[in-house]
Amino acid sequence: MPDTPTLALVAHDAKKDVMVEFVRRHREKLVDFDLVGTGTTGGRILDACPELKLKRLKSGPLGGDQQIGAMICEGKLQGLIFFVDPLSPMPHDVDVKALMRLALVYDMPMALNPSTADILLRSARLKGLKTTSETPEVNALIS
Ligand SMILES: O=C(CO)COP(=O)(O)O
Repeated sequence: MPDTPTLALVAHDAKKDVMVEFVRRHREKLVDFDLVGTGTTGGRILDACPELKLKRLKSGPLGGDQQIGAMICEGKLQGLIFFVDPLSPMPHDVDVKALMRLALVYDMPMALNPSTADILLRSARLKGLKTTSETPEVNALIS
């Protein structure tokens, strides 16, 4: 577990305003994290809260979701907040599913809506424990 936990923030277009509102509401807590975000989401967050330490990755449809998936399997992420749009078809739906699948494989704390993200940010789980998996072979890889 690194000294400063890393949290990934991602939002689909219809949920970007929701993400900005969420980040504004939690900005005092989020300064304690190293943040990564997909390109457009990250840009919106930094416009709203420039004091946050956020690294922008590629935009989701251009590989940003997969970059976050890679961080999960390399043990470089402690939590994922992903505000998914459940009402629109996505050209990169396979990437979205792949990211969620890896979050499940590695038992990554993952919040898909603001209500759960509020709970996640209050949780000691995000800060105190390293990620585990139900699969012993996966645990061996990330331990
Ligand atoms: O599409 C996304 C996640 O699947 C988010 O990507 P952007 O933040 O670049 O819009």
